[in-house]
Amino acid sequence: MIRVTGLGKSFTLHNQPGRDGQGAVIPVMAGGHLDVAPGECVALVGASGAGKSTLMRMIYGNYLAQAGSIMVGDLDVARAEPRQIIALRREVLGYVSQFLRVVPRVPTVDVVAEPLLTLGVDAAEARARAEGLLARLNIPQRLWGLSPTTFSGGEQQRVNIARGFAHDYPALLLDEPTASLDATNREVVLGLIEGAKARGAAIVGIFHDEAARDRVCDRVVDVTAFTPGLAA
Ligand SMILES: Nc1ncnc2c1ncn2[C@@H]1O[C@H](COP(=O)(O)OP(=O)(O)OP(=O)(O)O)[C@@H](O)[C@H]1O
Repeated sequence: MIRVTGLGKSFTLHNQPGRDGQGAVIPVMAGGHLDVAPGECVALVGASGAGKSTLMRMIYGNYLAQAGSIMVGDLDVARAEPRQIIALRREVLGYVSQFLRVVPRVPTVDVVAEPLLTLGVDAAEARARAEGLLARLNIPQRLWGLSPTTFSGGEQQRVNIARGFAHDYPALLLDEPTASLDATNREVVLGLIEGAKARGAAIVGIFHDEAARDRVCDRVVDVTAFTPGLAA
């Protein structure tokens, strides 16, 4: 479902001079590869700065690749047009980032239902699904009609997770999905991940929570192998 081959990436820092007087060029990835089958969860590991987040952002199409291909379903994200990436994110590839970014004043239940509404799901059905996820993630009902902007860190993370699991995406990227959660909610999130795997989602995640990683991930991929200057 997700197949990355020969991936290369460098950043050019335009405000910091390099050797040739142009921007400094920082190579961060060479020969990156990854294969994730439907129903499989793969954890990205490696030292801080090795490139885990960079690889996730490249798969999501936020960072442009300089070399290689990133197949998600039948789309090569490395060569796709913006409109194809937007369609991919709507239908195929979900992303639960560490932090919730929302338009102010939109009620929580609408934030969670939005990915379904965008797909054309009936409003009542989308709302019911959103409410079910919020309840499962222990967000008190009195908060559903409020914007999540004033919620606690853990509440915002759970709203983010509810939104990320609202649609049954065939592929999912998870960035530290259990980071600021208590034991009860951590368990709920692990259950959601297991459920997504059981219905055939291909998942790539960054988990600093090793017990969570061991429980839900089938394999780990050490991105240090793709880090220029660090690879063995
Ligand atoms: N937008 C950017 N511009 C320049 N350099 C960047 C940018 N994003 C990441 N980098 C560099 O790429 C390298 C990999 O960073 P990345 O955030 O992917 O590491 P990571 O493995 O996710 O680290 P951590 O575990 O600390 O989050 C780092 O050296 C970082 O400085």
